[in-house]
Amino acid sequence: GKFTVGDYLAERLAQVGIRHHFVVPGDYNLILLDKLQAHPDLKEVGCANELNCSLAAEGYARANGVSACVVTYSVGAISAFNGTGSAYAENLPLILISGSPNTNDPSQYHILHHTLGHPDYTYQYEMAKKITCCAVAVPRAIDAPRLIDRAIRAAILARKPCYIEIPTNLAGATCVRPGPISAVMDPITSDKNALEAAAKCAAEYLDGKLKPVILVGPKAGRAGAERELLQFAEAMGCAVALQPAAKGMFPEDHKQFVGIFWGQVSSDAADAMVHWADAMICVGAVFNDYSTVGWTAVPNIPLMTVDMDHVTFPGAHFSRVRMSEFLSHLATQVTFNDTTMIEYKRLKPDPPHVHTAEREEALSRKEISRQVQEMLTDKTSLFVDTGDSWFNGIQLKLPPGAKFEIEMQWGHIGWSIPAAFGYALRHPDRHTIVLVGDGSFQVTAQEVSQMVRYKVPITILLINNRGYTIEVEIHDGSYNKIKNWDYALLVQAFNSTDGHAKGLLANTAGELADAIKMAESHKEGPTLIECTIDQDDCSKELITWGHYVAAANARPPRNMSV
Ligand SMILES: C/C(NCc1cnc(C)nc1N)=C(/S)[C@H](O)COP(=O)(O)OP(=O)(O)O
Ligand SMILES: [Mg+2]
Repeated sequence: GKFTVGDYLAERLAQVGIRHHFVVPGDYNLILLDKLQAHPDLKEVGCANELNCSLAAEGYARANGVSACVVTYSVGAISAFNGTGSAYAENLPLILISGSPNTNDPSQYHILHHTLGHPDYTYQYEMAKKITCCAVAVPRAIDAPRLIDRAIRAAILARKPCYIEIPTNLAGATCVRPGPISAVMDPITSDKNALEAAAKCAAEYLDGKLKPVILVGPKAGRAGAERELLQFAEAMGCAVALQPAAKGMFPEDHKQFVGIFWGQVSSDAADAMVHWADAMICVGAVFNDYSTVGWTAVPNIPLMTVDMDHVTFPGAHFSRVRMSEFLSHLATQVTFNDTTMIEYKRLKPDPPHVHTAEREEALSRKEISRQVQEMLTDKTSLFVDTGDSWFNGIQLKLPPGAKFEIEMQWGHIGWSIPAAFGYALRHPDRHTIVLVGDGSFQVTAQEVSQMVRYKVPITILLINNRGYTIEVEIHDGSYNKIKNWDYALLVQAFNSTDGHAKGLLANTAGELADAIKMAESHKEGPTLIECTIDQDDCSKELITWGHYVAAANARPPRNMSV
């Protein structure tokens, strides 16, 4: 049959490497969904709602590099804006696609369902511009190739989401076939002169320094520069510290790894090494209020900053220098310097004694962490949701090959359930494990039913401490209480007649050990283990961190009267 706008979009999604697209149907996108479904390389994945759909696409982009979320106009898209915001904050190319009203309606001033009730339908496109790096609304079939290619290319280059709006009566309209995909995907390589000038500047910056430290941030992974980072670090021979959101982007068993730098809640010797350094090379680092512990942990020496497409020094800036190309170039220029590793041996704290609870002991946060630590293998992908799970997860030691996913910039509670689902569809070869609090779980619990439907064997450790404990530590109030659910029973409800999820309850150390064993052998669907702990049983790191973040939130307004 004829080649249509929907076919054009389907072909482009497949050509950039998408194999699953996440959808919630609606009458503005049904024709489009038919066209996407017709593409042999695309598998349609239904989600329970558009918030979860967009968060599943966010998680898929972590595994696949790029993802697609397809929703209906306004009632769908506005919920999907939340996962799109996460993709923006987390530097992930999520392609948000929304159906939209028939092109004849605006000029007829029609009031349409799902809209705000007035005939101006441009509000969604205007809103989408704010949370994506490129937003396009296709006005005619003839414009589709140019606009679809522009949006997808922008997202891939910027590692940010884009928005594509397709009217319901254009998805099936005739369209030309796409040209070579290299026009959409090929990266913008470094400008040679800028790269060499930046390398020269790096040599000057490092000249005479005795105590360099590399600080890795989350954009190092998003820029796809992990291999080149390792090359550069090994050429430098110096200490490597990771920001919490970068955990998993440099091997923790590496002799140069000195821990997670997170101010007073750092791990290992990271805090001491960062304060000892006389030169710091930040690679993809993000200094926000959470990663700097309420601005109490900001490095106070002149920095060399390597970002996704530019490099800065005290007194110099170089545009169009790609992170991966710059790091691999530097690796050929620098000489080995092992002073920092000698210092690290001196500063390295003794490993803490880890108590193994008796089987009948009531479950504690520490015992959960100890048992999760034992679960980790080279095949593990560990998701940690916003809450004390961040702190418990950050303190775990990742074995070689283990992956770690955290959403520290956007911080949407419940993100981990749909995101782990999306991720696991792309990585059936990995063991996806989720650490999530009870409050977070209640936000997106429906997506466990999609894990049942698509038989995705994710292990969910639900830490039930009866409420919003992280909030309690920042600022307590009645609003931090929540209605308790029977989480193990809820998951049974998702099975109905054809599901295979397991819902288990662990009140003691022994019950958790048994539940983990069952989870590890359960492959036909998810296993949710509700771990009950005392509501005040939270990490000391959370309490310290919460105090400083609350203090930062409480800074008085500058005196506006003068
Ligand atoms: C309510 C909120 N943050 C505010 C918030 C509210 N709404 C969204 C979507 N995201 C957010 N981070 C947070 S961190 C809760 O303590 C999470 O509770 P829970 O999942 O139970 O984890 P802990 O008990 O370990 O804190
Ligand atoms: Mg909780």
